[in-house]
Amino acid sequence: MLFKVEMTVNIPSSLPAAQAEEIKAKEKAYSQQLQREGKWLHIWRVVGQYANVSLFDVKDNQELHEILTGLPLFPYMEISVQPLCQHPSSIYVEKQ
Ligand SMILES: O=C(O)CC1=CCC(=O)O1
Repeated sequence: MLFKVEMTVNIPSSLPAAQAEEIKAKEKAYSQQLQREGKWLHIWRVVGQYANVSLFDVKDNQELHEILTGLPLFPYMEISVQPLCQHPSSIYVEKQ
């Protein structure tokens, strides 16, 4: 199942900088592992914001939920999820 996910990060200024950097490094490793596994298809920075737009290809809602709640930055994120399906004009065949 394909999902568009928007993540906006809001790290409180009260969090010590070293701790924030440690969480960001864990976040990078976590997301890159999921990219290598083919579950996190794309990640783009939203221009001018500490936010990203990502595409996920996962088995079901439960798997996406587990991935998102496992993000090291999850406690500092606002997340919105939109399920996607084939557009009738698309020339690409999506795997089922
Ligand atoms: O910087 C972000 O947009 C938050 C984030 C999600 C995965 C990652 O590596 O960083």
